Amino acid sequence: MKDTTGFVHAIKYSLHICWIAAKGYTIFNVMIQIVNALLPFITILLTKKLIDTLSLSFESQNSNFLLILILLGGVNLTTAILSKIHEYTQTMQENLLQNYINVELMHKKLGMDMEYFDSPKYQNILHAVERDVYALNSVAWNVFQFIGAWVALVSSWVLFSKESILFAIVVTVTILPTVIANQKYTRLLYMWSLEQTPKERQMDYIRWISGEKTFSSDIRLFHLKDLLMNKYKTIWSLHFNGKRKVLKGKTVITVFLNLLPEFVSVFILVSLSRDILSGLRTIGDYTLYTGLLTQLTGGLYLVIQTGMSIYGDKLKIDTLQRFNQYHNRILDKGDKDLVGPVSIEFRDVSFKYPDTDVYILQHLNFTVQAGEKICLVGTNGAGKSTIIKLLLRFYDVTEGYILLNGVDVQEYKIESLRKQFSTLFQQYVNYSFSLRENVTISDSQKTISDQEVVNILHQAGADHILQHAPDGLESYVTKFFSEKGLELSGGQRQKIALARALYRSCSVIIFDEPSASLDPEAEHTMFQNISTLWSDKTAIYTSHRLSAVHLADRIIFLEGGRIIEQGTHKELMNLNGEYSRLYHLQADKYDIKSGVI
Ligand SMILES: Nc1ncnc2c1ncn2[C@@H]1O[C@H](COP(=O)(O)OP(=O)(O)OP(=O)(O)O)[C@@H](O)[C@H]1O
Repeated sequence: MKDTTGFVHAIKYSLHICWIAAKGYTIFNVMIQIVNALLPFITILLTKKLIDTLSLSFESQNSNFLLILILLGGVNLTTAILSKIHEYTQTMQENLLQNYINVELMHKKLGMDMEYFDSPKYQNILHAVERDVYALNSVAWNVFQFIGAWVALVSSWVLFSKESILFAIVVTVTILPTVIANQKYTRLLYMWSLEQTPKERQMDYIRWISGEKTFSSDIRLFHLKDLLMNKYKTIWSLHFNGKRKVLKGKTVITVFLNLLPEFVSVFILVSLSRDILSGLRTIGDYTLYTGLLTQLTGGLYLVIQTGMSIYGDKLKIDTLQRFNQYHNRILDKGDKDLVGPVSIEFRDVSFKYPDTDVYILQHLNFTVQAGEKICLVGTNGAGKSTIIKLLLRFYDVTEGYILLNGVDVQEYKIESLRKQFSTLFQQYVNYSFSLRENVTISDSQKTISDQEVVNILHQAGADHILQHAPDGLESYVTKFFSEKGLELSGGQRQKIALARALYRSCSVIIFDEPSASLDPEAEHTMFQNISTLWSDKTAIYTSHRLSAVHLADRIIFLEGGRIIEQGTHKELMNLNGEYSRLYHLQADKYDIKSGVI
């Protein structure tokens, strides 16, 4: 019963999607399907009439003979024309539906909370959905076929049962075990394929890194080719053997079960031949009877086949609906608009990542005045980037509050909140778009002149990139789409990402390790810009290069998710604590290298 409800629900759902995606083609396809199902019966009836007419003596034949021939020709012509039109409408419908599904999935993926990127469970279900989403398309197509198959089945059943109700029941009953076996194996196969999703993702991953530039150097240097190939082959063998086992079982059972209706058909034909020999039936009856029998068994098989395909699709649609139930936790809770300038306060903030037990940040208390520049310093994993993610509401705090201009961060509309921030992330990216788009993408509502984009590139120390760009601002970044695309060094890529962050109109700038790939001159310029060009903006940056850190108004030193020191550079040096120890550690190295000591 639960399955039947789910079955109907899946059909309704897919038809609903078809309707939204391709209304006209959907109606047309259903109509063609119904007409196509009825045409074979007209052919059978006309053939019977034709044979019966031919059996009469020449004199008894009348003008009906010609009419039947014309009608038969008409039916054949209609079938041929409809099949071609159907090919076209079906392809159009499939394209529209596929596009609709792709756009919907992209929309969902682009808006999901950051936490889902770290959830293998979510990634598995996403993989299964992307693999099986065509079910939405095929279920619609199968439903049309299913409707046609039922029309054909009911008509042939009614006509056949007029000849022999007993045989009609026997033929129908002998097919029932096939239905049960098919349903069992369709479910088994799908459940098996769901279990295989992590293996499929591992194979996808290996295939992906094999062609990915980022991994190419490691793969060649460490000779990872054989290792990757073997890893892939091992996973594939496990996958293949599992599938073979399930399919083997299905084949053995269904071959055996399919014999039953065949025996019944042979028995019916023998009994029919006997009736003709004893003169109880005509040759025309024989044609009608065998035609109807073929239609009946064909109709039964088509109903089972399409029914099972819909059942398989239903299981896939269930997964899609489970995927649709993944909802964001980071939601607009208030409707306030954040306007600059912006001050920040962390009030007793503690945080652990979703579905983990370890507190990454513990009882953080600090403030940043509007326009102030502070630097977060600390060992690897101390929690600096996590603070940035909380500020941008990529995650919500577990305990405590983050206040912006004295108001809880959750009171602001997310869009309005993020609008006030521009961030250069530690894992900065470049897009395989034009140089102009790589800069201006951070603030698409702004319209500025080419010269202003050039100025931004200058501020980011990226003028030389533009000077060597063959198509100026229109040059593609990376060679992914264009032979003339710019292949940039690590530092150059970081400068493009920096220009993007600078382009955005905002009140707070956040730079997470902004100088990681920059040369000393570019680093110097950037830190100078922070205190001069952006003097009115609140700034938070993190850096492991302590030589640049002293430019900040205040330094917050973190260790293990706790603030252990905070103050100006001078205050922390006088404190002679951890900051001072690390500062000396780095400074001493510079002295040794420069030969000062
Ligand atoms: N998505 C995540 N899920 C679970 N734990 C995470 C996640 N991201 C980071 N962590 C953990 O949080 C801790 C703090 O990471 P974070 O990136 O904030 O450190 P950091 O101070 O910026 O380090 P670094 O100086 O190396 O950049 C680390 O132990 C890290 O393993």
